[in-house]
Amino acid sequence: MNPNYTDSEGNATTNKIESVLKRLEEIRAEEKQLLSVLENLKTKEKNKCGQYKIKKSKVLVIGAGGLGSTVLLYLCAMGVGKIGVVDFDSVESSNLHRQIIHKENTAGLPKVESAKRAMNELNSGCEVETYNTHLKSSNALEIFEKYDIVVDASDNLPTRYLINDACVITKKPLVYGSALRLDGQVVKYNYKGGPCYRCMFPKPPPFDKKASCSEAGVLGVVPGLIGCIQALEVIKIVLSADSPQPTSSYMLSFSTYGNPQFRQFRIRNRRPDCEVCGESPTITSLIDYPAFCGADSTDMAPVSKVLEKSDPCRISCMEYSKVRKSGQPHILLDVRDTDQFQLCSFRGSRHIPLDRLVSEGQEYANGDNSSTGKESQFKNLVDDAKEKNLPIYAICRRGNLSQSAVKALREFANFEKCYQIDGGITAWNKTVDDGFPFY
Ligand SMILES: Nc1ncnc2c1ncn2[C@@H]1O[C@H](COP(=O)(O)OP(=O)(O)OP(=O)(O)O)[C@@H](O)[C@H]1O
Ligand SMILES: [Zn+2]
Repeated sequence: MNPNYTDSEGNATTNKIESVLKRLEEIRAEEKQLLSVLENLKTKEKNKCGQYKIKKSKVLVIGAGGLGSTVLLYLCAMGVGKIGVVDFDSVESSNLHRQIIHKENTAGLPKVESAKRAMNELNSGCEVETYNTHLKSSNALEIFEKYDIVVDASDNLPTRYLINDACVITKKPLVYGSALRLDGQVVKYNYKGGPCYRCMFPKPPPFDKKASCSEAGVLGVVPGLIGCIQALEVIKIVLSADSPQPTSSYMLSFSTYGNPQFRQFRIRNRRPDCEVCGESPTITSLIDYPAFCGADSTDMAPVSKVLEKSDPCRISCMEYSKVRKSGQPHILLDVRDTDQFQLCSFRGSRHIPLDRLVSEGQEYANGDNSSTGKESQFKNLVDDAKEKNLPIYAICRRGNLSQSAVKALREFANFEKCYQIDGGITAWNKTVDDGFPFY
């Protein structure tokens, strides 16, 4: 620039040009700053947008059975960015009435693979990571670390305590669900200062065969409903990540024949002396959960201990079908609960729910028939069988309760001509008559 140029009034132009150029540079810097502020604002807005939060979320679902099927389908359909699925089991066609993520053509596949196929077809934008394995103390923490929220869609106590403790240790909220027979529940545990599962149930109840899904059964649509609510709670957690701590925690309970069908109960606050989430926890790493619960982590666990496998009274469905075909007179004793018996039963079978059989059996053994005031069905059964010299064949859903029925007949009435049909109506459906209604 030539400093000798002047404008019409004789002022030096060089200085003017330089100052204009300087201002231009300042304006450019300001513009850059403003653009970056704008960009930040846009990102903040985007982060506030629900769908974006859902897309960024990572959810782990334990169990791809009845509850897991609906949870997985809805979370995937709603656009959760990453979903982990843990299950060690394979698809059986008898699962399909309630495990709706699986199909006839995926029977035999690992459940996690079958679930992944369905999820990929539904929303290819959702990343699905599968764990075809038993969730155990040795692998849980490593898996949990990769996710923001954990869903318990399992079906047994050791797994439920394991999931709870792993959530407390890794600081993940837990959306718990359970469905049995005609009822179900959903609770958020370890969420924003609320209680954990152990705060509610510090010690596991004694194993109850009747309270296991495989024995008690579940009406297909119930886990569907409960799974939907679990998915909803997951989405609520994702969307309200920045909201303040809730003042109380609740359990949502569903009962098919309830009035009302849905109820909400306030549950206790975090227990200061809770062994895992309390003020001085004694459980700071994962423990041996099957030992803690006295059951292994399948919901069939300690069953075969009622009668030895080699006990001659245990017969297969095929053997019992020969008895039926031969026309041999006998009594078929169905010991399932009444609601299950009403769903389907063998024509001519005699129904005494196991609870009643055992309590009346005890009275029979004690020579006391007065406490209930009712006619003793146990006594009638034994009298009929003895009088007409008829063997008794006991049946239930999976072959668990019927073992206890045989034990009761032996112990309380010294009745030895009784048999237990292994695998119950589930095995009957699979091995003898697939037209027999199954639930
Ligand atoms: N510790 C565990 N690790 C991995 N998967 C588990 C664990 N515990 C339970 N599950 C899975 O959780 C699911 C529970 O679902 P659900 O009870 O509907 O299925 P199910 O066991 O096939 O049913 P049923 O007992 O009537 O045959 C099952 O698929 C089971 O394999
Ligand atoms: Zn606790």
